[in-house]
This record gives sequence, structure tokens and C-alpha cells, in this order.
Amino acid sequence: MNKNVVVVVEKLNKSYGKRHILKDVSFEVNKNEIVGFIGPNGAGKSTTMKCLCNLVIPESGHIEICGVDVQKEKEKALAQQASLIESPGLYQDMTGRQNIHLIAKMRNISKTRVEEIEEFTQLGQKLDIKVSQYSMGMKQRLGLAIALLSKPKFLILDEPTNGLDPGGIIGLRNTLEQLIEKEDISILFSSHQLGEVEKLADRIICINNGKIIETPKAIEERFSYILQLSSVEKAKPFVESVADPEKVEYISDSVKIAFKDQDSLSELLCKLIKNDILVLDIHRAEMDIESVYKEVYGEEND
Ligand SMILES: Nc1ncnc2c1ncn2[C@@H]1O[C@H](COP(=O)(O)OP(=O)(O)OP(=O)(O)O)[C@@H](O)[C@H]1O
Repeated sequence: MNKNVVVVVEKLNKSYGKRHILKDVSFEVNKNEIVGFIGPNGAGKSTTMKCLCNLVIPESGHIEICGVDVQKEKEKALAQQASLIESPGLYQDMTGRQNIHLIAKMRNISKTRVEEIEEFTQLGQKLDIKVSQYSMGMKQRLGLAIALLSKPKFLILDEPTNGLDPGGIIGLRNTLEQLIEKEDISILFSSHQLGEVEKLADRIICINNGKIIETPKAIEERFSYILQLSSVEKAKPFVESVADPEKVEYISDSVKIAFKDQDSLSELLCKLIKNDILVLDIHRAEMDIESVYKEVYGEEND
């Protein structure tokens, strides 16, 4: 297994009765990546995630977490991962801190780690009020913190944006970024809200009708920027040295570019500045969610 790959999912098949739910589902999650798993209601996101947690056993296929086979060495593989599937199971009549301490005791977690996790919640004094008085976002932070007690390398979040307002979603993004940086973790999360996934994920995997489908062009375009330049003509060779010419569109004094990643944008900006081409304005091209949905799911329902 490639050192950069944390999770390998290969040809998972799962049926409920006569209904074939997962059809040869395969994908990988790399080290320190936040991967969004999208698909409409009933596409198979939760079923796939439950297979990853060994809560659902596929009829065929193979799952490896940090190089360990989930079916052959279940406990060792599952020790590397944590999950928040559906709403976090918290004791409502206990405080946040009591919830953390209870689970820490059951899992034999060190005092230092418990302190780190209390800090991670950013709940401060609110850790000492009952969970029944927490908002959705607070419950989610606490649930996430508890899932992290045993320092997993891979985190599965099923619809983590459910019930969060826009501020909550930004907070979640910060939390996930903080996790990647401090905990050396990889994250797979599901959603059917493309706009939200776009804000949270580094990469997107699409599933429809139990099959993984190619990431549509419109989603790739989430790295699209429109640059207004002092001279589009002069900029052309630099633009085409960092971006695929097919992904470049010239519009009078501006250019729209679908970069393959954020680094290519930085590289282009450096080249333009060095060559005295002024960047008068730069903004991200809006993703048209409806057309993405049509492109992704339009013809896939069989
Ligand atoms: N235990 C079960 N028994 C029978 N059918 C099931 C079971 N669990 C899921 N299904 C069916 O499997 C299909 C996929 O469900 P799944 O929950 O994986 O979809 P999803 O992509 O997570 O959907 P949503 O976005 O609505 O949560 C659905 O048609 C669902 O009805």
C-alpha cells in the first residue's frame, strides 16, 4: 500500500434483500486529506461508511485502513479510525466534561490526552453545563472531540453539516483544518449539500445509485478564478504554462482559469508579477450548483 494512502476501498458490494445497494464501490483516501463524499438521498453514502466502520458487512470487496484489512484484523483496523455516524451519542443529563471523562475512563485514555481533548472542544466553562443545554454545533464539537480521544488516523463523519448554520459550517471547516494540522489525520465526510462540501473538502468523491461516478467537470472547476489583467495578451504564455489551455477562457480584459490546485494559482501570480503584468482584480468563479447536479446525477438514475 502506498505510504500516502490511508484508506483503500475496493469493489464493495452490498445488497439488502434483492436490492443491490453498493455496486463495486472503490476509492482511496490519502494522508491528511479532507474528502467529501457526495450523492443524493439513498445513493449509498451511509452504507459505504458503515462498511468502513464494520457496522455493515459487504458481500464482497476489501477495505484497508492504514494498511490493515478490516475483515481479517477487525480490531487492529478499527483502532485506527473513529466515526460520527448520525447524531453523536452523548449523555444529555451529564455535562460535556463528564461525557469526556466517562468515555476516557472506558477507553483507558491518559490524563494529558483528556486535557488536550477538553481544550479542543473550545467549550471553556460550558464544558460544565449539561449537554441537554448545548446547541447543535456545541454537541457536534463535543461528539467530535470524544471520537478523537484515542488519536485515530482516519475519521468518518456522516453528514456533519446537518443542522449547522453558515457560521457553524465555517467553524467546522476550521476544526477540520486544525485536526489535519495537529492530529495528522485523514477525514471522509458525507453530505448531499454540494455547496457545503465545496467549502469543506479538498477533494470530492461522487456516488449515485450505489456506483462511484467520475467527478464532474463542474466540480473540478471549484479551483476556477477570474483574473482581470493589465494585458491579457502578455499574460497568455504564463497562463498556459501553469494551466491546461482547454481550461482557460479569455473574456475581454479578463481570463477565467480552472487551476488543478491552489499552488498553480500562486505560481501564476508570481510569474505575472515578475513580468510586470498587473492583476487588477481576482475572484473565484461561482460554482453553479444546479448544473453540477444535472451533470452528476442527471443521467445516472437507472
Ligand atoms: N438496513 C437497511 N435495510 C434495507 N435497506 C436499507 C438499509 N439501509 C439502507 N437501505 C437502503 O439502501 C439505500 C442506500 O441508503 P444509504 O443510507 O446508504 O443512502 P445515503 O446516500 O446515505 O442517503 P441519505 O443521504 O438519505 O442519508 C437506500 O435505498 C436505503 O433505503
